[in-house]
Amino acid sequence: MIVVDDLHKHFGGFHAVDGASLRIEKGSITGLIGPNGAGKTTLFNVIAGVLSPTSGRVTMEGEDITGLPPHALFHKGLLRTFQIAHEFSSMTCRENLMMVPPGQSGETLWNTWFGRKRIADEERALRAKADEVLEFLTISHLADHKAGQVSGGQKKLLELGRTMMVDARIVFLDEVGAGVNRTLLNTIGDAIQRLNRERGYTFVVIEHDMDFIERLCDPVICMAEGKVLAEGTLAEIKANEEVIEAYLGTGLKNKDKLEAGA
Ligand SMILES: Nc1ncnc2c1ncn2[C@@H]1O[C@H](COP(=O)(O)OP(=O)(O)OP(=O)(O)O)[C@@H](O)[C@H]1O
Repeated sequence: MIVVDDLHKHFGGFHAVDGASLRIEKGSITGLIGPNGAGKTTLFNVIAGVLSPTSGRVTMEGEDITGLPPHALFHKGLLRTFQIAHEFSSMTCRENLMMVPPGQSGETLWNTWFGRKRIADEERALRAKADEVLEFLTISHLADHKAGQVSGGQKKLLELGRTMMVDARIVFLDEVGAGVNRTLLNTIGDAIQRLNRERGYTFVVIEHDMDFIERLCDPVICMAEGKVLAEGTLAEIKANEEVIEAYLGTGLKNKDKLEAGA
């Protein structure tokens, strides 16, 4: 579905992504792992249009999407989750979800004056959709809570929920598990699995928690020093000599991550 071909992203003389090539199959939950500084987030940001590549090509179902800005990719159903922006933290969880879909009639002055009924209808539909998303994520009880006041894990669920307000086809998740307790991490994992199975979402997941990767992801792609080192099941990746070397080369802390998945 998505093909990344010989992608480079340089910051001055530093090659954060250094000729990465990979495929993300439609319908998969693909894991992206690698030691700190491997270039995973930079790769994500280039694919998702947040950063423009130095060179290389990204295609989505054969269409060249290299360097397209996030809003153009958004319309194609390719989304990257973002932390809830500071300015939205005083809005409720439900309002945060209702903000997402573009092209609401209420955006134009004409409609504000002459299309009140249409706006009211849209708002009702949006509210119902937001409530459905909150229920799917098992956080209906947080609908009227301010987004800035819910826990870190609940915020991650809300970020995932934002992708459900539009017709997402492929979602990039960067470290959804960071700082999240086990119970909530399981809820996030369940939501990802259900979105994948029941709604056909494709996911690409950057994560250091190997239990999480093992439970959800097949295949797993391992990056190091801006390149793709190996691809396979997590068991295959863990047994790969080059992968072990790469984790060892960046210190014991990383090696422990590969083995224990903390
Ligand atoms: N805007 C930037 N300017 C300069 N260097 C950058 C920039 N963004 C990232 N880098 C560097 O590129 C390298 C890759 O960073 P990146 O965040 O992509 O790695 P990562 O694999 O996601 O790491 P981690 O697992 O620690 O999040 C790092 O050495 C980082 O310091």
